[in-house]
Amino acid sequence: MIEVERLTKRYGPATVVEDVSFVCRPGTVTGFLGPNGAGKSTTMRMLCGLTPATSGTATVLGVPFTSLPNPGRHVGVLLDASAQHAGRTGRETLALTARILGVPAARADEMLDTVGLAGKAAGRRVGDYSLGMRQRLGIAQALIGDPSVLVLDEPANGLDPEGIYWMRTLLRDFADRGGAVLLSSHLLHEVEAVADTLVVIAGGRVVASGTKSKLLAPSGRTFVRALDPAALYSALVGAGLPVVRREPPADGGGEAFVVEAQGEAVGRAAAASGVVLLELRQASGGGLEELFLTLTGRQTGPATTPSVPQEALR
Ligand SMILES: Nc1ncnc2c1ncn2[C@@H]1O[C@H](COP(=O)(O)OP(=O)(O)OP(=O)(O)O)[C@@H](O)[C@H]1O
Repeated sequence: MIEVERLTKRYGPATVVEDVSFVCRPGTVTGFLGPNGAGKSTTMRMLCGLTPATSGTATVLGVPFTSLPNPGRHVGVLLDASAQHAGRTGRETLALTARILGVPAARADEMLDTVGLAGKAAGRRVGDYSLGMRQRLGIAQALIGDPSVLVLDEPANGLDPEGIYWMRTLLRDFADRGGAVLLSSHLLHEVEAVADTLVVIAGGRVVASGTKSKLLAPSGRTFVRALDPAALYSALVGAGLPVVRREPPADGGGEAFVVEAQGEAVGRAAAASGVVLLELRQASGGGLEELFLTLTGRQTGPATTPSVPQEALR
């Protein structure tokens, strides 16, 4: 269990994490999402006692991380895969971690096997590893002490699609066996497949949080594209169906519309006007997808906060 309560970090006049609260429960994967510079790493560093908080508290298994006896036996942490000693081999790195944590040396080979670094890769120097291999080694290091909590900062960076799929399966299994996972990413779709709960941070503040099913619930809107966009638009307006967004032409087709109505009503309005439809489907995502587009597409820095009604997303 991870409990973060009103955590705040200031560097001089800049507040980079402000009043952040969330809980990560056993048996769940919590996706900690936000664009670059949102404050994810700073929050995780405060959680692990590496950066002192200006105010607020963070506990793991009921106590501050730094109060845990032999923390690596309780919490597996991967904050920076590039921070490993470049001159040691993968096997040496894990053997050393096993000794420090007081777990059997055999755990090192077991973990190398688990993360797909057994054989030749285990004998190579970490300095010669790709980023993806270093992430795998970092995950092995996090798991070697058989912890019940995992704190992983952007572990999918550098992993290929097969590696991302492998990691998701590993984290899901870990949570299904009762573990708590806090997983950060700047990509919604990267954590969407594995997380049960999402905490979205931007400009240092939590802008949305809750279960994935609630946050990503279908919007009740319909995406529609026709051979003749102008005729479709007239048909929709004529039927009193609100067009909430226009989508630019794609794949040689015309402009499309997102309509605040169910597909059947949209289809009927088009049919009544003799409009030929090319596409008719539920509009993707709900508020979170929109929020993420705002955060990642139309914002450049951490200082701005999205103009999305936050309470609507909680
Ligand atoms: N030691 C520091 N001194 C001053 N500012 C800092 C320090 N560390 C981080 N920051 C600032 O805090 C903000 C949040 O950074 P942080 O690394 O926590 O974001 P992030 O969400 O992890 O981003 P990314 O996805 O790029 O890793 C950034 O604007 C960053 O420049």
